[in-house]
Amino acid sequence: MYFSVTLAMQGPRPVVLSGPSGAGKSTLLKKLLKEYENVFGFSVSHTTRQPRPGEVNGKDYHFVTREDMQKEIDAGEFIEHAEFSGNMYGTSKGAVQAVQARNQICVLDIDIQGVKNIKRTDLNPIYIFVQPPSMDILEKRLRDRKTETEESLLKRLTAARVDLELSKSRCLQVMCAGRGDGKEPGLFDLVIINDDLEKAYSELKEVLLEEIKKTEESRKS
Ligand SMILES: Nc1ncnc2c1ncn2[C@@H]1O[C@H](COP(=O)(O)OP(=O)(O)OP(=O)(O)O)[C@@H](O)[C@H]1O
Ligand SMILES: Nc1nc2c(ncn2[C@@H]2O[C@H](COP(=O)(O)O)[C@@H](O)[C@H]2O)c(=O)[nH]1
Repeated sequence: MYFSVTLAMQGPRPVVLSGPSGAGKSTLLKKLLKEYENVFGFSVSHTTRQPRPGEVNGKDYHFVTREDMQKEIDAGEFIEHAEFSGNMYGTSKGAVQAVQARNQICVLDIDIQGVKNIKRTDLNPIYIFVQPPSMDILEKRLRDRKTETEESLLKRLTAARVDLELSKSRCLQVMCAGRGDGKEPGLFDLVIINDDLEKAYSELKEVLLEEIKKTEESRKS
């Protein structure tokens, strides 16, 4: 099934960042939003999880109850939603429209289920998978972040193993698509291995350079 969310062709092409929890999506995104303050805009998701210290409602997430979120989903207000590690997460139409109204490149930080659901819409973003160098390093980064209980950490690591398995096969599809051998296009346009942060950030900027230039040019005219 294909859902038209009527968000296509309104301003620059959006960007989807996905990858296991702890891979470094928010870290890369924060660098991007800092360097290109007016060029990129973050799609503020809804979630039923509790805010972490320092997280701001309406900026990092819209923190909502399961009941309220379900009502909005039933009312057709969401482009995609998913259950992750015992909580609901979702991208509302309003979140994307708010960024597009500012003529900014809309960046979505979503899990793999979200990616699959976005693929069924007309949003047409650039899909980027952020991969940790290894499971051991991912676990260390998640533990050092000190945001998870032992239970939620284990759930996130289990989900990460599944994501990495999926991405392996889909990375191959990216390469096949690149060779133009007629195979189905891959799930992601780019896979970034976030080992050295500066190197990973350079790779991210490189793939987005064309959209950045276009957006900056359109500002001047
Ligand atoms: N290249 C890197 N080298 C070392 N540490 C890193 C690197 N990238 C990110 N980190 C650290 O790893 C932790 C996880 O990163 P981050 O919170 O950005 O991950 P995430 O993918 O956004 O996770 P989630 O999906 O749970 O929001 C953070 O403490 C961050 O500072
Ligand atoms: N499908 C969606 N996934 C989302 C959305 N917003 C965030 N996420 C993903 O959830 C996990 C956990 O995030 P955390 O902030 O609790 O660490 C992470 O993989 C995010 O990418 C969303 O709107 N839809």
